[in-house]
Amino acid sequence: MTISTLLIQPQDPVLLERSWQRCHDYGLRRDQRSDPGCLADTELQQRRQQHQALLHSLRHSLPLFEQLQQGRHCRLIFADAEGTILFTAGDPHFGDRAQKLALASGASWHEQSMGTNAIGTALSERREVCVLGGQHYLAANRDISCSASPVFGPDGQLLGVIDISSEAGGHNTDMLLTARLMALSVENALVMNHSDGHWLLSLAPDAGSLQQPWTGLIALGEDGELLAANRSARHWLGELDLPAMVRRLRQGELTPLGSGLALLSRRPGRQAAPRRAPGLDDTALKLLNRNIPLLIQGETGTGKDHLVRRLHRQSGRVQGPLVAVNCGALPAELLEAELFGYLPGAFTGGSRQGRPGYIRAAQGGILFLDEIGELPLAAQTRLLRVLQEKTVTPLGSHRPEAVDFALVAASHRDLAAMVAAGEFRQDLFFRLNGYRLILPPLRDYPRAELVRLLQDLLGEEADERLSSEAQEQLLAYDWPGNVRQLKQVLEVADVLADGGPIGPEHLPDLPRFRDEPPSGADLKSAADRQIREVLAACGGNVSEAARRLGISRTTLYARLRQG
Ligand SMILES: Nc1ncnc2c1ncn2[C@@H]1O[C@H](COP(=O)(O)OP(=O)(O)OP(=O)(O)O)[C@@H](O)[C@H]1O
Repeated sequence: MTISTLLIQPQDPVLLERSWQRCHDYGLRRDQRSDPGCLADTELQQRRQQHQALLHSLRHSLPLFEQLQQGRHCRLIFADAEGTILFTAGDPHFGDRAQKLALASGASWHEQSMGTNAIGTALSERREVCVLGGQHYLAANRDISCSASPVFGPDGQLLGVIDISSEAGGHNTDMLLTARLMALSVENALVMNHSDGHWLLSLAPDAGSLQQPWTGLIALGEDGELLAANRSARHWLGELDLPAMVRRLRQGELTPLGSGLALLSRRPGRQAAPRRAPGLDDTALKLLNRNIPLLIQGETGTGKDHLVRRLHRQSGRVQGPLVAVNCGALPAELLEAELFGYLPGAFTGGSRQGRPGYIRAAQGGILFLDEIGELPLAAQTRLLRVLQEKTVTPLGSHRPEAVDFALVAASHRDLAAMVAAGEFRQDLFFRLNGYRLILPPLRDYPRAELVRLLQDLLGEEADERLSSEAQEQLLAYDWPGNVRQLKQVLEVADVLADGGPIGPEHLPDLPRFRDEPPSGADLKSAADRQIREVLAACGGNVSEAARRLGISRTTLYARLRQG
């Protein structure tokens, strides 16, 4: 086995030719308007939420971009697998007004609508692409040049691309290299997240390359089961006996492997699988592995999506895709086309090439239907047929196609009550409800479990990080936004405490929601109480208290006089 750095791929000379041919086949005209559209805010937020971990690591990698491209007029972009821009950074003054809008969050650079361009073409080709000025298919895009590198998830799925765009004449070959390094470092961070509390196997040609972005990284469970792997490591997976390596390699010791070196290490469990309800995952996993549908119910933020991702990583279907569909976010008129797919020309406005649909995309993996309670009755009927017959018939076709996937559905609504009210098909409810898991809201957690969750979220040094006063405040709160809200509060506190111990003064405001809107008097007394608490926390230092409250000293004095 040869362990090398397989990352440098010279651009295939016919790659752009292929892309131009595709644009021609899509029916694009070279003189047509460039229209990147713009996603509605709510959908943009949802997509960002889906890529939360990736965007988090991207922000951490920004210094790399800043150092390598310092002073250049260029923009760093992350676009998801649909070509929609979710994140931008870099020179805000680059480009004219139209270019600024086209390269802003929410714009879509899919090849089918925008012609040959680095984002869309890298997605179509699943490889790095550099498109300079006139190489763009649409003449309207010729004033920019761009280089993009695809980003693959820990399961090998294409998550999107990292792109660097500049004015046509201001592009540099090292921009592609920067995009590649950013993509690799984000991919590695995602694998590292999976390896927290588990084994991490690093593979490199020599000792000096062990901590480079191109090092092969594999996260492994207790007995060597594959949890995640980065792009470099995927090349070698077929040749490695992972369980044997976990048994034989000595922890922390460099061991020759093929033409390179392997290093097995144990990662601290900052985000180890939560110890809460230990039986829950095991039972769900066993059932999922036997293709029994799971129905997860719980209020918003209780961790339904988190649980499904954990189950996928541990399931026998880890090599297959996890296709998560938010049934509430799909526009009603496109819902069936998106779920069941359609043939070319099946309906006006559809893509010329047709679409496989989410159900067929889940082939060999897990289909996760989130917010299933939002599915209209007509789609419920068709879904039931798919589940009964294990076949799907795309719109415009009469030929059913066999499908194989494990099904997980989730809802924050009470589906049984919806069945009673005639809003949800009873037969579909029984189909989905092979086994029901209920995730309780945080306010119903016993104290010891909430403490354990805090420890899971804060990592190993939780006891040193969280003062007992701060912990008591967190335990006393009712967490209407559940784990999502708790996680956010801890993230804010972590930043405010600057890596030091988290005290009550670092906790953001924890709003109390009540059934009745608070009266003016209630609001005033709550505000007065907050002022007194902050002032006490600052030892009576008015300037510091005013800074923390975000008001001027004069206003603070006035409020104290009125109070
Ligand atoms: N057990 C857990 N350990 C660590 N983080 C968790 C856990 N459960 C949930 N989270 C985090 O809390 C946030 C909300 O979780 P998730 O999106 O899974 O909730 P949900 O129930 O699917 O919410 P919604 O119904 O609004 O879609 C995410 O950032 C997730 O990573």
